[in-house]
Amino acid sequence: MTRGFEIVSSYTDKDLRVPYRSTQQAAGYDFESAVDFTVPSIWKLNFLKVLWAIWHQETVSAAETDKAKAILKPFLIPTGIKAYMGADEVLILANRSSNPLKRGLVIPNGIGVIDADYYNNDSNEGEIFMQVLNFGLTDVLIKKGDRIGQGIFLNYLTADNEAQPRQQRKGGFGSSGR
Ligand SMILES: O=c1ccn([C@H]2C[C@H](O)[C@@H](COP(=O)(O)OP(=O)(O)OP(=O)(O)O)O2)c(=O)[nH]1
Ligand SMILES: [Mg+2]
Repeated sequence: MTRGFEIVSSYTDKDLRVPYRSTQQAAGYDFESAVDFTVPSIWKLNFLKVLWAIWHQETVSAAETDKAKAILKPFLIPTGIKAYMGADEVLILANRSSNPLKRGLVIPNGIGVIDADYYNNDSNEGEIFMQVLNFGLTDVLIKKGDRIGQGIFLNYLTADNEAQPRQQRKGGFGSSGR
């Protein structure tokens, strides 16, 4: 067992495809969405109203601001996939270059870093999610099975005399603290 992908247990009967390379020299393993998913466009009326108010230095209600913030928040597309790899390896989750062009979808964190110790963690079994924001004018419907991103396995290096990491990974998305 060197490195590879597995289906997260809650998805075993969902007929998912494990990530695959589409051409002979493709570096990235294409990830599919595990579910039908709508990524709302950020250009919603309440978001625009808040922008307008900020621009005109008008006061905005906290409720209105919260609604706008919810739309600007990245969305997590479930993949139903976990990845195992060597202790000195990492899986980089990158966008497909066609996503911004065709769907207005960007990965706000630039790339996703999937750590080797994320695999089988206690909180979500290591399920990989793709973080997206939709800058397009209209909502984007992702269908189960649509290719949404690509994962690239790499080796990483460590620094001399580093302090030994003390924490065990318990989850993702901020689980290690601030
Ligand atoms: O696009 C992503 C990015 C990360 N992760 C998962 C795998 C990764 O191992 C974990 C933590 O990611 P990262 O270290 O980049 O985020 P953090 O904000 O530092 O969270 P943590 O405190 O859990 O390390 O979240 C994903 O599923 N998709
Ligand atoms: Mg981290």
